[in-house]
Amino acid sequence: MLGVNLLQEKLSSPLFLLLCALAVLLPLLAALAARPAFRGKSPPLTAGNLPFIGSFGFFSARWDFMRSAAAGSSSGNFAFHLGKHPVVGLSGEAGRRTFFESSQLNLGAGYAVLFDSGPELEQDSADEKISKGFDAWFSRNIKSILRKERLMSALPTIMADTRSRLLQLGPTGVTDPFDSIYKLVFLLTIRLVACREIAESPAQLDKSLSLLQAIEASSTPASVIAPWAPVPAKITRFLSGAKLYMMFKELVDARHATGTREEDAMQELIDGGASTTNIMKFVLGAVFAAQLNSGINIATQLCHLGANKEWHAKSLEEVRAVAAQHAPDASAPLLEQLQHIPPDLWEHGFPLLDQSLRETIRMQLLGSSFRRNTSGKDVVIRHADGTPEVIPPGAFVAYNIADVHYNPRIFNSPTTWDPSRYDDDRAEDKKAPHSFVGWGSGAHPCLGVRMAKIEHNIMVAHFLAMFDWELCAIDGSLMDTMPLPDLNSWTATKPKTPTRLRYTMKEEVLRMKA
Ligand code: HEM
Repeated sequence: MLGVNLLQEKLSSPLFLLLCALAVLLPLLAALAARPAFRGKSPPLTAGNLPFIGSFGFFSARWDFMRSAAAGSSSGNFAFHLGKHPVVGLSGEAGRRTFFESSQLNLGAGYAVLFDSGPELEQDSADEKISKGFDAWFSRNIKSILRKERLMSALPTIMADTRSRLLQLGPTGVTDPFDSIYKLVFLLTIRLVACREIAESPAQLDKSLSLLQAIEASSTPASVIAPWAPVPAKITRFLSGAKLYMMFKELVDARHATGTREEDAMQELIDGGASTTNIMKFVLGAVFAAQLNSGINIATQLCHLGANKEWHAKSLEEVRAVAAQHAPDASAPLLEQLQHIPPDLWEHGFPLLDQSLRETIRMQLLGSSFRRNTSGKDVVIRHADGTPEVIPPGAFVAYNIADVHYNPRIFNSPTTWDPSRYDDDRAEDKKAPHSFVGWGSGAHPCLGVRMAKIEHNIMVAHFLAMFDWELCAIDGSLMDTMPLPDLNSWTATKPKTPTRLRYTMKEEVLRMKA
């Protein structure tokens, strides 16, 4: 009896309970802390690579972290962890050539885990076969849906949408382009890569935009470091994804039930036998790729033109000249003349608009691009002097766009918006391999470039034809330059300092309306 009491006393002693807790916790912590080591010819590990977390600077101030890690490595390349994930950071020309040219580095598998603000595509795998399955299906379909004749036949609708939304701005006022123009881009994007029902229902359009924005905002350090943890952002993403799924399911079911057919992307996917889940994944993937970039860039472009009188005048002149060549009545309002521009020219007919969009993208494409070495072998980093350095199998790869787009040895005064840098006699974007990567480069050119250029040219030409405008601050005071974006941002982003466009509708447009 005495023995049993003694045993009970020992079992409930604080020391014994502490030892039991440690026996359970220590192996758990060891399992969580275990992560693949970088060995052999991998680039050197950065300082501050903490247990469990890895390099938190990648999340808190991305460009500062990448820049200082590159400066601390003799090759410019470096290794670090994000949670359990081993990552190689690349920089400089050898880094760029490896990143953009290597067919052993997989784009989808990199973004699926490290970008983590897009839709979940079930790709957390270093296995090439698994991670390439959805990518290949997605690429095939996006190429088909964005084929030239389809985009050309959508032009009248896109132009009518643009005209009617811009007319709604009214004769004079102040607008936040990161709201009004961003939403117009969203409407055009939904028209081109999703379905008519959402594009034509203001309530559904608003709802889908807010669900997509909730998914976009749900990317947090925790979702990359500990993807298994049920943090609030993860729950928000799950619920927003579920609501979007239901929205698409109802639309697909209604088409099946009523036999209704539409001339849109969703119909092509249904006809191709895609499941509702894959239709939703496709639309989300396409909308993310399109909206994040086009929405921000077109709004920013109008801000630059509102501040830069020289390029505003040049752009208007170009639009007038192109329209005058094709309009039957040269005295008609410019807005009217735009309707006669041949479809093909909306893609390639505006070299100056193209040049200024290129410059806006150079400054706005922020954060890192990602890849993953899914080849199962070392990927050799292409140093010109033969320095032996490799990206090990399974490792992720990050390249920060500012490394080239804000490099003063390639782009003169890189923080100045200066579209003339692409004039033939300067051609700064051709100084070194992959100097301009704003439309992707090498193995992964942007698959939406045609759609993006058409959307951009139509919107900017209509804005030029309909309004005079200037860039101003939120208090209405004029701004003579667009503030520099936050270079530590993870993606193209709205400016930190709010900007507005103060506009007046042109007399000739007001007369057309009357
Ligand atoms: C101004 C607008 C746009 C910009 C600046 C832009 C930029 C880019 C860049 C830089 C890449 C390469 C990413 C990398 O190498 O990691 C890329 C790839 C891609 N873009 Fe765009 N993009 C734009 C619009 C669009 C649109 C409208 C779509 C389609 C709806 C689209 C679809 C894609 C796709 C699917 C890829 C991946 C290509 C691949 O897997 O190889 N983009 N884009």
